Formats: sequence, C-alpha cells, structure tokens
Amino acid sequence: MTLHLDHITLTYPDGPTEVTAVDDVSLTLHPGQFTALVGESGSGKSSLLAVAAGLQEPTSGQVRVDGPRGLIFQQANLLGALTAREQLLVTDHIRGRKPRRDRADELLERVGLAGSGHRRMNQLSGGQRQRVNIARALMGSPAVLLADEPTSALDTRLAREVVDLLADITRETQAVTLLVTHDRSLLDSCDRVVEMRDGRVREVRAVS
Ligand SMILES: Nc1ncnc2c1ncn2[C@@H]1O[C@H](COP(=O)(O)OP(=O)(O)OP(=O)(O)O)[C@@H](O)[C@H]1O
Repeated sequence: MTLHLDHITLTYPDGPTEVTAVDDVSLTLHPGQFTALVGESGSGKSSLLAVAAGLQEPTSGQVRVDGPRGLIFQQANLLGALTAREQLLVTDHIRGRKPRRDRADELLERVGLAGSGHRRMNQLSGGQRQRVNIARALMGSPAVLLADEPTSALDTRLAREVVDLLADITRETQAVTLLVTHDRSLLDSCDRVVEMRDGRVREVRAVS
C-alpha cells in the first residue's frame, strides 16, 4: 500500500483573491516509512495533510490511496465523558460494526495503557490521552496514518515517547505514516523529512 500525492494544489478563497496553501506538491510515501512534514507556520503542512487524509478536496491533483486511513490530531477531539475503551469502541459504532472490546483492549495494551480501559479521559494525563488517540486511529487497521501536531500539548519527554510509539507502530503494521510537526527534536525518530515552504516541497531528505 503506497500513498501517492500527485500534483496537489489547494487554494482557499481569501476575500476577492485566493491563497495557494499547497502548490503542485507530488510525493510518494511507502509502507513502513515514517515521514515528517516540517516547515514554517503557514507553509501548508496542515493543508497538505488534510488533503492526504481525504478531509479536504484538492483544487487540482489527485490522492491515490488504497486502504483505510487513520487520523491523529491534537487531543481536543476526544470525548471527555467517555472511558478510554469507549473512545475506541465509538469508532465501531460510527462504522455500524459490533463493538470489538477485545480488539480495543489489545490496542490499549499496545500503546502502554493495559488496565486503563475503564478510566475516563479526565483521569488520564496528556501523554496517556494521546496514546488513546493513537489506539483509536488503529481500530480501523489503517494502511495510512496521518498525524497533525499530535505532540504539541506534550512536554519534550512525552512528545518523544509518543513519536517513538508512532515509529514502532509504523514498522510493525507497515503503515504509511505522515507526521506534521514543528518540533525538530523529534525528527531523528523518522525515516524521512519533507520540508515545505510557501506551499511547495523545498527539500526531501532521509534521516540517517
Ligand atoms: N480555511 C482557510 N481559509 C483560508 N486560508 C487558509 C485556510 N486554512 C489555511 N489557510 C492559509 O493557507 C496557508 C497554509 O496554511 P496551513 O495551516 O496549511 O499551514 P501550516 O504549515 O500547517 O501552518 P501551522 O504550522 O501554523 O499550522 C496559510 O497561508 C493559511 O493562512
């Protein structure tokens, strides 16, 4: 499963004119490859990720993806009143599937939260909540994982732990993973860094 972004352009209306957030970006992302997307504020990272995630139609160009996509954002989209396990089971509910409690507990264990399934979000730390977020994205067995600043609410140590977990999961599941981050200290956990500037890809480099 490979994710192809072919000549993606995304413009937003901006009063009488328009702003080009993504300007003819082509990228191919491979299974098991953990790619970081970096660049200054406003360079188009979140816009490109939203297109890759299927949340935003590109103005032109094409996303080619063959498999489920899992999305990980900042923790704001977790439902505060639910337990960790329920956060995961909601995804089954949304898809009209039978709730897979065993699968939910397995994934909570995988992200280091064994035994915490009954705890409510407000009883978990920021790092633990982000682990729930990751486990929730994994409920759909995604071939592509898209994460937009998942560590921005975390301190350095927790941010590193969460990114290392994403790196391990990428290798284990052979997912295609794209991580938007502004934190350059996290880049050595990645395989590849794509740097954007003014909506374009400025540089693609391998992390040694
Ligand atoms: N909904 C929108 N309507 C109009 N312009 C937008 C919209 N969303 C983003 N933009 C503009 O598109 C450009 C790219 O924004 P984007 O959020 O993708 O950048 P980013 O690199 O993710 O920035 P940051 O690191 O600050 O999150 C910016 O000029 C921004 O102002």
